Amino acid sequence: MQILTAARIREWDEYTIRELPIQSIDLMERASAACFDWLMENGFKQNAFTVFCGKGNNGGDGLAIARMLSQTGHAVTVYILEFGAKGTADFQTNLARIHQTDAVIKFISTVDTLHPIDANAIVIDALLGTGLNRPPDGLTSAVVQHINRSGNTVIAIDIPSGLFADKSSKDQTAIEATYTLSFQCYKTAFLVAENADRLGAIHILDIGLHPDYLSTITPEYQFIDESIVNAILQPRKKFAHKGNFGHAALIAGSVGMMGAALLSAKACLRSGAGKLTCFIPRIGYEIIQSRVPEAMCRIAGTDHIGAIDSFEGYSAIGAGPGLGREDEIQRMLQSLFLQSNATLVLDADALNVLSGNKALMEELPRRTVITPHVKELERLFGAVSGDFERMEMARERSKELGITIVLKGAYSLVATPGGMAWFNSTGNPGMATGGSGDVLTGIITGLAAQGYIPEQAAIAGVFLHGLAGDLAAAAISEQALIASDITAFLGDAFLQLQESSTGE
Ligand SMILES: NC(=O)C1=CN([C@@H]2O[C@H](COP(=O)(O)OP(=O)(O)OC[C@H]3O[C@@H](n4cnc5c(N)ncnc54)[C@H](OP(=O)(O)O)[C@@H]3O)[C@@H](O)[C@H]2O)[C@@H](O)CC1
Ligand SMILES: Nc1ncnc2c1ncn2[C@@H]1O[C@H](COP(=O)(O)OP(=O)(O)O)[C@@H](O)[C@H]1O
Ligand SMILES: [K+]
Repeated sequence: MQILTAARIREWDEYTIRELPIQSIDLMERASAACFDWLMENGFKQNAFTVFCGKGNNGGDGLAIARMLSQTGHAVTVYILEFGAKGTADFQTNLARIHQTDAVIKFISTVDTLHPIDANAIVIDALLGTGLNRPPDGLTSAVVQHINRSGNTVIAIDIPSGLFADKSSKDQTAIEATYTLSFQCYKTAFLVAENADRLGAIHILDIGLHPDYLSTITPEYQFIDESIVNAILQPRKKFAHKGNFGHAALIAGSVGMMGAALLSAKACLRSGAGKLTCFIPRIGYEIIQSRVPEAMCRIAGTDHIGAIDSFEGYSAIGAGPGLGREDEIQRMLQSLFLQSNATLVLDADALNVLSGNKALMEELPRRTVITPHVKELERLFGAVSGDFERMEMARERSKELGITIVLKGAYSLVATPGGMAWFNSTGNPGMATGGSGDVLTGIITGLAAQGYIPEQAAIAGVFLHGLAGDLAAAAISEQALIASDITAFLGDAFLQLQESSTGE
């Protein structure tokens, strides 16, 4: 599944019209028929409809859908928002066509012409689509609010009217949809928390845009899916031995926070690392030795991690879960950056220590993966005004520092030094529970230890973490899910990936 900007979608539309070839009015008919079919197949066969149309092509879609509904016996009222413009050619064609049906057509030219919406009608929102070029105001904004206040089921065509497809729409009026039926691909606006209340359930409808267009572009954002992860992960060879899968180290835990170390350690081992050494304070020794017998232990410090003599011999080192923020930890991180040539995975307190010492940030080795959640990212790099600016910040800093940044969230974003940004497609709200991030640190460290380069370990890591979380939620519910369940289902996640690659 693609994630494209409004400009790219316009290009794809034009490419299809030119190369397929197809008339633009016929493409609109296809898009509208896909929406009509979805309505008929998803429980709206018996309903009356109120369709709100603008005068762009989104409004043209609305008129064509209204015609199809009217021709199949549905009671249809169409409201056309008058905002001066004459309307696009395809809008005009569809306006002429709908006059041949029984649909009732009304124009909204002032706030006084807004009538209550029939309580039983399904509202189709075709006011504004990806052509939005300014926040809705005046009459447009009043119509949007009128629809939102109605309490009716609202089905947005392509995108809820008033939302920009690829930049922030925070604090502007926009339709709060129950469903969004969008054409062909995801828009970045669908992946940010700030739009969550406006999108409803998203369904992407195939309208047959020309697939060859995709090979002519490098999209700004991509989804991480099974095929991408399968292309990264290598099968184990028959005569492999533990030395082939690297030696991971974890620097984690402090008094009262040994659980974080435990969660990371188990996840690291379950991700396939050949060997694992845990650097832990003395108070955690028995806990790790008895709960993770597969791991070796090195004691550093008493209640929290102190100095570590040598970082030699590890292919990947994860640091941060439950670490604490004492001065010794800052010094330990400094020597880690200077002395180790392993891939580093930094999370939680390792990031908080970095935030408090910007000079240390300059010493970050390029083979580093950092895994901040939104707050940790802002502590590291400064405050932002919203989700889009935050994603841009992750991309910019990744390029600037030459490191991989995993910005954690419902759709975690992996920004890589080459300028690519990947959205994860797995995971669920059941994973919003203490310790999920520690599990992710373990997984990425375990993959990096096996020789996957930082960005591969991060991309495969977030996908496996979310997939294991999805399998756990399916088995025991989102509510009951706790972080250690994610690790417990990692094996099933690997198996599901393998099955998808062999087509079993
Ligand atoms: N993807 C595809 O291949 C296909 C896409 N299709 C459909 O086309 C849609 C895009 O159509 P579109 O480009 O005509 O733009 P659309 O959003 O209808 O109208 C925007 C117009 O309204 C105006 N306007 C802007 N902001 C405003 C505001 N705040 N308040 C008031 N007015 C505002 C602005 O005009 P302006 O006022 O600036 O002159 C602009 O021209 C797309 O979402 C999908 O539904 C399908 O039909 C076929 C296949
Ligand atoms: N609603 C959600 N949908 C999908 N994944 C989620 C959701 N909430 C949290 N997660 C995932 O769970 C992890 C939480 O990490 P973090 O915030 O560091 O938690 P903790 O500090 O408790 O370990 C991240 O990998 C994040 O992507
Ligand atoms: K719309």
